[in-house]
Amino acid sequence: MLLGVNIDHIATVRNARGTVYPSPLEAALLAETHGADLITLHLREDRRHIRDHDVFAIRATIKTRMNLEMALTDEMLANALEVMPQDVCLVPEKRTEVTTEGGLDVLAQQQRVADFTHTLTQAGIRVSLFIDADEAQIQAARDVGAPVIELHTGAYADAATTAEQAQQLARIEDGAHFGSEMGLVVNAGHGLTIHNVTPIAQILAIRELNIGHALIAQALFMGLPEAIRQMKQVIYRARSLPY
Ligand SMILES: CC(=O)[C@@H](O)[C@H](O)COP(=O)(O)O
Ligand SMILES: NCC(=O)COP(=O)(O)O
Repeated sequence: MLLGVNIDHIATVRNARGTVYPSPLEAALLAETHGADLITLHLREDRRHIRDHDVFAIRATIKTRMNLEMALTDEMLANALEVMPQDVCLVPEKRTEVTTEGGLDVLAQQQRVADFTHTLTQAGIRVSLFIDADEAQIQAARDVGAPVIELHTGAYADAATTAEQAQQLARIEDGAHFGSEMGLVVNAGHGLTIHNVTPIAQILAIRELNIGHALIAQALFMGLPEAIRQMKQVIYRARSLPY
């Protein structure tokens, strides 16, 4: 199972004072030196954390793979075609949201998603769609030509009761198997922590987890290398692999 480290919130700390530190580029390099299989970052329309210069600098420097998260806008499409990340993950964005609230509604905008997917794919960028674990959305993702889906694990992570968390876990597991059987690469992410990641990591149909906020929070106390080491150890142990 691969771990994508999302470094958005390194930039949150930096932007709090308008300094150049902490550097998202430095964090990305440290992360991949210490076990990140890829670097994920979300260039939001409001640039509340990651800024355009971060994206270009990190794309030019990292040795692993960039997974650029972006909204379905012409501005972000043009940006992606200039940056040329290995992967683009299309995510929904609402200006007022604290964080990504739900998955991309592919069904409601199938032609637009198909057009974005075609343009990015033609340019050589692999497209992932950040969607809820809903069979209709997974089917729509396949229909628009996306080779990858990332299942939104936010409802699982935020579940108020054990029963609800079990229900959300079952939904993600079913969605992962449905997508995988359809030939899609299935990833997952959002709200995952060292305390809730194990059941998600145990879903063998899931290839990659993208984890950011909780991992960066851990890094504040133990450093980024140790936070990544701990997260990877939990993920590997979930699959009974040595780490
Ligand atoms: C798409 C997703 O779940 C996250 O990767 C996204 O980056 C969340 O946005 P914030 O990092 O701004 O919370
Ligand atoms: N796509 C999920 C991601 O990149 C990180 O989400 P989070 O761990 O910051 O909630």
